[in-house]
Amino acid sequence: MIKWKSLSLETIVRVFPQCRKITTDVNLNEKYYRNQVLLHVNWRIEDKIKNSAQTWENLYEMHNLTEEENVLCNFTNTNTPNENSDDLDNESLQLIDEDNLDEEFMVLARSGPYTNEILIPLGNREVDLNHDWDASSKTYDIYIWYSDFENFINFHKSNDTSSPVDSSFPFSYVNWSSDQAAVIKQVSNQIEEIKSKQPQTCKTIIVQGKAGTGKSIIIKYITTLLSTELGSNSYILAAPTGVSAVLINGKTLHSVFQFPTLTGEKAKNLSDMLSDIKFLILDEYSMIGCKTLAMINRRCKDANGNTEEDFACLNVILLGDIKQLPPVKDNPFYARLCKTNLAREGRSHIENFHKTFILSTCHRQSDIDFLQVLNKLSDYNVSNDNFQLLRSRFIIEIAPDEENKFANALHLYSTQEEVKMYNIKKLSELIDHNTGNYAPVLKINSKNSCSLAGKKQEAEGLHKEIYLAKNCRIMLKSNLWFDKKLVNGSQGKVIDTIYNGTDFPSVILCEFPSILDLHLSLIKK
Ligand SMILES: Nc1ncnc2c1ncn2[C@@H]1O[C@H](COP(=O)(O)OP(=O)(O)OP(=O)(O)O)[C@@H](O)[C@H]1O
Repeated sequence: MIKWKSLSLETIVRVFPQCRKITTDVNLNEKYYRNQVLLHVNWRIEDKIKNSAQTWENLYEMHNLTEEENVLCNFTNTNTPNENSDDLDNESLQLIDEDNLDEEFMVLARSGPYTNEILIPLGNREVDLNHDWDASSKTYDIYIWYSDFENFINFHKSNDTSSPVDSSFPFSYVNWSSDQAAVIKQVSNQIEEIKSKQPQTCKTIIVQGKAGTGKSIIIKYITTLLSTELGSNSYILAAPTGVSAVLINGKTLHSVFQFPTLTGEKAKNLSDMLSDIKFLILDEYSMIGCKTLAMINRRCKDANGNTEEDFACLNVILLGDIKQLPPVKDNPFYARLCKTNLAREGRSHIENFHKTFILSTCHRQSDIDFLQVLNKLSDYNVSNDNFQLLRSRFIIEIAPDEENKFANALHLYSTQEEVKMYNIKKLSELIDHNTGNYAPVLKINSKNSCSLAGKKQEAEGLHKEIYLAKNCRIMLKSNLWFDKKLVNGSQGKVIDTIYNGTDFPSVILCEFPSILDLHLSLIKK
């Protein structure tokens, strides 16, 4: 039986049962070596750090733990319980020269499984320092006016006449599931009622479905239907974030409704635009909060003067999965406590929605076991079997071949620091295919490194230094040009860094798949 006991003073971690090094008993020695290895070597699963042919003694020696042992004995601030105390362990620790001591946290940090020390001084390696960073500037000498680069996006944006909407979607392969068919039938009825000017009983619907249940394809179908039946200006398709809006060929809620303030010319433009609108289709509704919904309602009412009905008579379709990401700085629709009037107003609108459709057939995931785990996860109901299945997918559990498949996958981390570490690791592994060596990496130090510069509001979360290399992947952090899919989250790569006689690169040329044609036209010029 395990008994927890809280010690009167802070102390360092120890392993029980305690084993001392007893030279006459090999088995006891093995226990001691095992304890030391588990204490000082990074590990997750015991079977993985030792194969059956090895002894713990082998491992102990392999990891040079004799030294670690001494280091651990060097803690001056280790709490050694006094003899009368029943705080366990009467082994006295040797104290030696205090000046040469490592701090406790340093030793423990080195022992943790997540140590991700950067051993390579990126940007200062020989390959980085010997690279002629000025060389590529000559290629771009034809651009005497560097403002050509600076104005690249704005120039093309103002001259763009292409339509961002892909209306030629092949629906013939789609075999609608019964829950999808019910949504389509509902919307078709609403369209018929509008066309025949019949009074509508159901105008506001929620389509709730987990990932892969076919919400995006329904949106495509409905918008195609609306374009054909009521005209391409008969609906607004929007989502709360840039990436989610791009995925459905829609707009962001903020760009449509111009939150937070709307006056003068802009108010008139919105009012004009809404005058033809019959349907408001909003995706990823888990990220739309009560306050935002209330503001959408107010905008609709302000625009067409109908203050009686919710959303001023518009048909509203919310799609998404309420269990996915919640709204930022807003109350989710399921919030029990809404503190502001605006939030309470929004919650009453959502409560008045006429119908909810639940999509339950997943069309994306064919692995039934995995699908079941995903469903259980979303219901907070994971069984031990589910957990074991997930555990079998830990990176250390899968074969190297399979692990390699994820080498270029997008990784998610919970802190900026971890993101930075991972990016630095990837950059330091990047190969220059012309030379077969590591690709030269450029380290650019910020001119100002005061703490405010790092804060989002002051300088967009600027880092003290950034590292770049040709062909390194990059991700946009703001919405530059919506119709060309240059939005927060879009991924591209660095093509070149151009100096113009300055310490800092004047231009960083980047390529994004969605504007490849524009990139080429600039180079030809
Ligand atoms: N009835 C169907 N028949 C065949 N394929 C379908 C059907 N419905 C959806 N799909 C396909 O299943 C995949 C997932 O659909 P879709 O992207 O529309 O799901 P979603 O609910 O929007 O997912 P997410 O929430 O992750 O965006 C797509 O490849 C889509 O083409």
